[in-house]
Amino acid sequence: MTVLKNSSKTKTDGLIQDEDTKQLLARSLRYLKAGYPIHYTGPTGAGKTSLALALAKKRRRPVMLIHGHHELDNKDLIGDFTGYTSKKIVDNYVRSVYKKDETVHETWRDGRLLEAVKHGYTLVYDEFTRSKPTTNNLFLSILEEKILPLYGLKKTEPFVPVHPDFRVIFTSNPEEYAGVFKTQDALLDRVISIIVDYKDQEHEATIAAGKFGLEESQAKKITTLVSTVREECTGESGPSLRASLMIAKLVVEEGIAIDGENEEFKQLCLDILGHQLSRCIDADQPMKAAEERIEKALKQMNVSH
Ligand SMILES: Nc1ncnc2c1ncn2[C@@H]1O[C@H](COP(=O)(O)OP(=O)(O)OP(=O)(O)O)[C@@H](O)[C@H]1O
Repeated sequence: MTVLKNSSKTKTDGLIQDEDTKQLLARSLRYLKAGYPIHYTGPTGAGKTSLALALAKKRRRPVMLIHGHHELDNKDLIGDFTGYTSKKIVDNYVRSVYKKDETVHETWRDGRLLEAVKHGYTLVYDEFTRSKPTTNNLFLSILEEKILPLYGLKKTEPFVPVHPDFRVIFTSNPEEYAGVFKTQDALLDRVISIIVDYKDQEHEATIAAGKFGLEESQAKKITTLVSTVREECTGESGPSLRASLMIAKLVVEEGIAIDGENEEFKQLCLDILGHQLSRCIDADQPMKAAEERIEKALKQMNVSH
């Protein structure tokens, strides 16, 4: 049987903070207060977005979230004319007089960045290196000149001043990840970049235990297994904390015993870890090799516990 903590309620959201995480958040908040943007960078599933959102929440200002992608452009960030509204007044009260007054207005919609800049929100720009560097050039003016330029958008004013309470928190994956653009040095030079890497098995176990109400020793069996599998990877990063959390959630919900000999548990681990491992190992038959390596790790699990 899966062992649950007696007193703990199953948590499904919220950041579980160990001492390092608390200190990282406290430092980051001080840097933000001093006016410096924060940039969390690291492998997928290391917890960057969760940290960024927790940090943003600490500022007690409205939070705006933007996800970077290669099609994001100035219209998404600054805004766009969305169409026309027209007003027509026809006055034929006196039969011999016919008056017509027609006005047409273009309708403008503020983009997310413009809204955040104008009102002093905290902007979380998640995976910003998935947007084209030319799109991100806007941030150079925001961070250096404290203005948001409105070029190319038929607006009468050339720029909007940045509200003094506006702050940005960026997150990104390293440059070797697929779909990531190289960031201009000028932008990196203006932010405080902090590497957020995978945590050790104990910390990952604390998170999995806290989130799903598992006994910490049980959660550690899962995070140790995932980290053993991760070590098999060359090049591409392998299963992350996300995989451990998926396994933890399912064993709790389905009442599956965390045991390397248990067929249900084995199948769950093969399903969750198999494909990801097959993508990051060098083998003629990657899926078969991945399954063999996971089965080996499952056997080791019982030897070491
Ligand atoms: N300290 C934590 N407490 C609770 N859950 C966490 C913690 N850190 C990460 N998680 C969980 O782990 C998963 C991955 O975290 P997150 O999305 O923040 O990673 P990421 O580094 O932004 O990943 P990606 O690069 O793929 O966007 C999420 O389900 C998140 O809720």
